[in-house]
Amino acid sequence: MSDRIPLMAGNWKMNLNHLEAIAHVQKLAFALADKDYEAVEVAVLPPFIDLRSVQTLVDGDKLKIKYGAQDISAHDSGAYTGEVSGPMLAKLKCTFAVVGHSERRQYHDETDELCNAKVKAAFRNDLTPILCVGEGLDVRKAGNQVAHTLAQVDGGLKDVPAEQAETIVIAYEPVWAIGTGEVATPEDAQEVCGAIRGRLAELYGQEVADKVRIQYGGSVKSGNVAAIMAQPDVDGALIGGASLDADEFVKIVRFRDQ
Ligand SMILES: O=C[C@H](O)COP(=O)(O)O
Repeated sequence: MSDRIPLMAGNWKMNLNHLEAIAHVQKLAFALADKDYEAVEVAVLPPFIDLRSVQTLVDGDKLKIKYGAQDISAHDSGAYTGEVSGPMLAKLKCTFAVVGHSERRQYHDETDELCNAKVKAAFRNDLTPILCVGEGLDVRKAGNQVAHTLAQVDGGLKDVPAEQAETIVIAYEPVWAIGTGEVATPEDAQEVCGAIRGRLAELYGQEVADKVRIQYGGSVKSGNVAAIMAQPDVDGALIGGASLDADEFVKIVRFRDQ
């Protein structure tokens, strides 16, 4: 039996300004109870400009909800216009930094090499990276989803030592299931999440592999979350669209009741 605590993280993507962010986190805080936080780690991943507002609310009201950024610069400071650094995120008491979301890989040409540098930047600044991996539709149709995804895991973790690797979160997000309503079957999710854990065991040993939380992401909703979470190698979800609806997100956090 795994003692990995599930992580339910709401990736708001480019939605909710800083005022809407406050209202949304207040709704979540009102709805979530201590018993929710005992069973599940709950996090929101707002746009950068919302983070200060979220931090102020979480600190001021001593909320148990965690938060993090949707991206992180590979650099800690300097002339990198438009970037936000690990030290800046750490100063805002972020817990997480998403690395290599498929939308960054697709629209911003982020390579495994850059993702690896961002993973290291997160660790360097005591942030937990959520490394996103997953295949597109063409790769899935060719049956190469496992090999493709494991190559991204290898790339993201290159030269990352075991003591850091055991704390990473890996989010398996089949690109064809993101925002499409096309959810992977629980068996599809388990096939790749299980393979990811197998690769972690090859790279770092079973003890480290057993500590890593592997999330599924792609059209997760209250209606499908329980079946996905029933898979032995799925330890949470990275939720996009459904996380913007506070009631729906709370139902997902309470996946055991669905
Ligand atoms: O980061 C979240 C994923 O991209 C999933 O998004 P979605 O739940 O809207 O399909």
